[in-house]
Amino acid sequence: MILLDGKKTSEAIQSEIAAEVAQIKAEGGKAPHLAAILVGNDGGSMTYVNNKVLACERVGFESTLIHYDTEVTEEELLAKIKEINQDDTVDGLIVQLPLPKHINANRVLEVMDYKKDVDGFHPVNVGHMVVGLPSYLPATPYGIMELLDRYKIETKGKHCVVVGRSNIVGLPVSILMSKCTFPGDATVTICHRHTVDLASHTRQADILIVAVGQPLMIKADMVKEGAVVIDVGTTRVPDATRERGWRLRGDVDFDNVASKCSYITPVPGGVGPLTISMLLKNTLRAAKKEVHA
Ligand SMILES: Nc1nc2c(c(=O)[nH]1)N[C@@H](CN(C=O)c1ccc(C(=O)N[C@@H](CCC(=O)O)C(=O)O)cc1)CN2
Ligand SMILES: [Mg+2]
Repeated sequence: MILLDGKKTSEAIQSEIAAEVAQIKAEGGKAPHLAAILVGNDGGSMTYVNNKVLACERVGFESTLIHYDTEVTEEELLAKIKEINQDDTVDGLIVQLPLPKHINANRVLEVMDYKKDVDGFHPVNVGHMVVGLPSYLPATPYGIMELLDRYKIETKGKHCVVVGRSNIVGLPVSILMSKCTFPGDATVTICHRHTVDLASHTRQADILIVAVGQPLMIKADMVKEGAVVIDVGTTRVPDATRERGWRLRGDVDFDNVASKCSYITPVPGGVGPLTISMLLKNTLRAAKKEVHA
């Protein structure tokens, strides 16, 4: 069994980005600039956004964090997004998800200038991804593809089973895995809450990607011997033995599943860290106008 080391891979990607930024600056260019909007005080979201800002500093990007109370109105949020759309000093913009219930997330994503949508959630970028036009790929699926690529894991003709159909992970990764790219060219099955006999599907997977947010739901008897297992779940579960009172749990019962796998991602230290590095990569591509002219 080989552990897919997301932390190490993420550090390598960030070093590559930092070197490119240093080169841009040395040639008199300006640093890529990411703006991040956070609404509310959810512990996980605050950690992720703070880590994004710190990662920007590490690779030499500019960053701007805009933090609103949970009560911010949709109008106020949309007005800020429109202001950033017009701000030529900002290359990339993200709105941390999830948003409070009173805000329509689809409206928020649609108002964003798709050329600055470095999360790849705007319908224009999603559409471009589906038909193979230049687009920003959502950071987590992009990170999964990068891991498969860097570990040279064969995907062509393999059966890839994706559990979860969210717009952030399950849906885009299933599209990317089915396309005629490397990694890709897989036969893809998408499973979700209405799938009958989930285990009968997961057991057929050469590559199993799980992104549902249900701690430890994938047990050893649901995984084929020799499978590649990618665990996207990062749920905080109460744990009195930890100083902070919780620990992270993936969707996969790692302790019992790992010995059956050819490759597996740990939680933490698997897909999560790559999410941040691929966001940086998209921001660099935005600054270089590599995706949309
Ligand atoms: N606007 C967005 N919102 C959300 C996205 C996104 O890509 N864009 N993805 C997730 C959350 N997310 C980034 O935003 C994210 C999740 C997990 C990690 C990560 O590094 N996890 C670590 C553990 C970190 C911890 O201790 O909590 C790991 O798995 O090792 C980074 C980013 C939903 N929202
Ligand atoms: Mg909502």
